[in-house]
Amino acid sequence: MTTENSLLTPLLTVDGLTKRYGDIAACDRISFDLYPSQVLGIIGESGSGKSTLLRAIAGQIALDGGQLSYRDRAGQILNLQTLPEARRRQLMKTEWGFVQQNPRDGLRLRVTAGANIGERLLDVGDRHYGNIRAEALQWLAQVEIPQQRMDDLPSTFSGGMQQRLQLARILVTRPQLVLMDEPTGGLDVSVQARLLDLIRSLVRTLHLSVILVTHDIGVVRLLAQRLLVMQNGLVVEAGLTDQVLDDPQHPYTQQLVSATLVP
Ligand SMILES: Nc1ncnc2c1ncn2[C@@H]1O[C@H](COP(=O)(O)OP(=O)(O)OP(=O)(O)O)[C@@H](O)[C@H]1O
Repeated sequence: MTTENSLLTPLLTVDGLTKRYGDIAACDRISFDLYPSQVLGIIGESGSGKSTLLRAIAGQIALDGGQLSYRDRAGQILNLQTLPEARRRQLMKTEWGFVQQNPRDGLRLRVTAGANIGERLLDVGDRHYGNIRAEALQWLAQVEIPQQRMDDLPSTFSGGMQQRLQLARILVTRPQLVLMDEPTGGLDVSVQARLLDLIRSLVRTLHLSVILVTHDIGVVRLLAQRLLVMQNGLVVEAGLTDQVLDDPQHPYTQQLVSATLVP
């Protein structure tokens, strides 16, 4: 497959994804394509189904309906439902990354910052200690963590630093697809702004494809080219971020947008 063709083929196709909890449809027939180097924002208020969607894509919960297909680095289209568990786990460690809202869920707190980054390189087969250490140091710098903190435990880091370390741990393997669940949630506003700038610059430099879940319109405006608006498990509006936010068509989107307008 040529590079040009691969840019025109979706990296991920979500088709009719449905997940129920009893009578509640947490995700109801959700469909979209994600293209290479695209950032797709998913917005909606608490309980609208955003995290369920992300977790279902990541294979953390079983679907009640729908199909998920992913184009791997070799250009092969994989049906994620029928993919053997071991292959899916390997994808998660190499071609995919999941940025957790709470960095403590995405880091290993009992090993050093350097080891948190180096571990993912071991997963992709790098066995050269010198290379791994050099790469970890370079990644610390890239996420603006002082290199002298390399041998410190992440538990001694601030929340913002922990989140930046989580990004380095994930991005060191150059994943194709990064799932982010409220990556700036729980941080001070000034720390959030700095982290958002960093995420934006990494997404652009590394040409990442990202699915970004948030309830913060400011975050999607800054990062996402396309947007899905969810309410009660349904996608109620979808399109280019600026179009959706500047001219919302669905009453729920209108309400979300007007709630964030400064009086
Ligand atoms: N494990 C579960 N068991 C039962 N119901 C669940 C479970 N997980 C989610 N739900 C329900 O599914 C719906 C969607 O929840 P979900 O966490 O995906 O929403 P969300 O948009 O991510 O909300 P938040 O922004 O608060 O994280 C809610 O009604 C929730 O109560």
